[in-house]
Amino acid sequence: MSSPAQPASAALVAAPPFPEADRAAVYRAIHSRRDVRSQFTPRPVDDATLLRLLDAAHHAPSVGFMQPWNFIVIRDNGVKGRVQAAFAEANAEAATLFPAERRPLYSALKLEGITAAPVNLCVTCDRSRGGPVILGRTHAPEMDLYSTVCAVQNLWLAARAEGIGVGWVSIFREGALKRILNLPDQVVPVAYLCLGHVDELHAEPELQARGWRSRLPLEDLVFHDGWGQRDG
Ligand SMILES: Cc1cc2c(cc1C)N(C[C@H](O)[C@H](O)[C@H](O)COP(=O)(O)O)c1[nH]c(=O)[nH]c(=O)c1N2
Repeated sequence: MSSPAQPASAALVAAPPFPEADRAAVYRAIHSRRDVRSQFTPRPVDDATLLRLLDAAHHAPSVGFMQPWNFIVIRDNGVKGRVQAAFAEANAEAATLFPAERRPLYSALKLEGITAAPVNLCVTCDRSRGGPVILGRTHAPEMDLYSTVCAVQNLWLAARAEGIGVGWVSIFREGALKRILNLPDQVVPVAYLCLGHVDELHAEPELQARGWRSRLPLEDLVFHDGWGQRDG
C-alpha cells in the first residue's frame, strides 16, 4: 500500500465547553477517585460494565497512535492466588527497605486487594507494536509506557463514575508477573489493577489519612518560565 503524498483531510466537530453539570461530573470523578484495597463488595462486575471501562482505556491518547496496550482480565482464583503470592514475596522485601521507625506503619498498611477484588486486570505495553519507528517516540522510547499509563487513568476515572473501585498494585518483581501471565519478552506489565464494586471510598488518600504522606501544596509545585521560578 503506497502512502499518499498529502495527508487526507480530517473532519472537525464543534468543541464547546461542557455544560456546568457535565463539567462538575468530570471534576467529581477526578477528585473523588481513590485507590481501593479494602472496600470491594463481592458483587461481580458484569461484562458490559467491564467493556465500557476497557473502551474508556482504549480511547486514551498514545504516542503516534501506537495503542501499545493489552488488557488481561483475570477472574481465575488460581491465577489471583499466584499473583498474591508474588506480591507477598515482594512486599516482605519492600518492608525491609524503609527506615526502622516507619516499618511498623508500613507493615500495617493494606497495599493490595488481589483476592478480594472480583476482577483483576493487567494492563500491558507491547513495546514492539507498530514497528521500530513510531511518530513521537523517535527520541523518547519510554513514551509507549507513558501512553499505557494514560489508558490506566482513563479506566480509573471511568470506573469511579460506574461505582467501581480500582486499586493499583505495583509491589512485584516484574519477572514474577510476566511468568504468571505468560507475557512475551517485549510486553511489559505496566499496571496490575484490582477492580470491584464499592459502596464507600476513603474521603482522602488512605496514605494521607494513616499518616504516611500528605498531599503537597499545589502552589509549591507550580513554576513559571523555568525550574524554581515561583513568580508568574
Ligand atoms: C503507579 C502507581 C502504583 C501504585 C499506586 C498508584 C500508582 C499511580 N498505588 C496507589 C497510591 O498509593 C495512591 O494513588 C496514592 O496514595 C493516592 O491516593 P488516591 O489514589 O488518591 O486514593 C498503590 N497503592 C498500594 O496500596 N499498593 C501499591 O502497590 C500501589 N502502587
